[in-house]
Amino acid sequence: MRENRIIFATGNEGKMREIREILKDLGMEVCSMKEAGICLDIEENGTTFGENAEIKAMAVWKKSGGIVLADDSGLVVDCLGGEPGIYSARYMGEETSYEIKNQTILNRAALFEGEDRSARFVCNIAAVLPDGRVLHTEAAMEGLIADKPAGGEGFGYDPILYIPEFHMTAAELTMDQKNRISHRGKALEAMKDKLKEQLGEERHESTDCQ
Ligand SMILES: O=c1[nH]c(=O)c2ncn([C@@H]3O[C@H](COP(=O)(O)OP(=O)(O)OP(=O)(O)O)[C@@H](O)[C@H]3O)c2[nH]1
Ligand SMILES: [Mg+2]
Repeated sequence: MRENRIIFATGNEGKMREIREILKDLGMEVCSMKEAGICLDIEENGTTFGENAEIKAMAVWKKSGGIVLADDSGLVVDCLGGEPGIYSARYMGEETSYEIKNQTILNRAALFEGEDRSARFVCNIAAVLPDGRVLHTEAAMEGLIADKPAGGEGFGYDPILYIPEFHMTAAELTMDQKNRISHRGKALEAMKDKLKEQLGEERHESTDCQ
């Protein structure tokens, strides 16, 4: 690969911790937009996770060039008509604590039982390549809204998404366990494959020309 740096267009430290771990075997430097000296307040006015991921990646790429990735993600709760969905970060206002956001979701879901409490985290990753091409991957982590918050790992809504396979909430998983099955882990693994394919080909083409 000619480019050896990825800028990740996120201001969310919880995401960034997971992203660094998942991308560490890619053999590229991974830095946040803050570390790259880019300070932008990006309006996420898309109507899907994919549109918002691309808006963020493209806004940073226009300042930096190179390879820029962005993550748009959220919690989709079926019995709440898909809320908070793409508005997960903004649900009840960005300043409201996750303790309050989580308790509100538990209260709103209280009328539902068993499988009717189905929910998932969804993550779309957008990548802008040095030539401006855009790639996307998307994945989900399925679960149920827990009866009560549990666990101190992770961030955000993790304490209220119960993962049946592990008999635990996402906040009770270690980062390694979460990254192996999470929306972000799976979408980033798929993106690593796409990047190797696309950037590997680019290197191949450039050697062919020499
Ligand atoms: O408990 C959680 N575990 C997760 O694994 C997770 N992934 C997403 N989310 C929620 O969804 C919002 C994303 O919104 P979002 O993609 O706009 O990100 P953000 O605004 O926090 O940062 P940025 O990347 O946009 O700068 C986040 O803030 C969280 O509320 C998660 N919650
Ligand atoms: Mg955001």
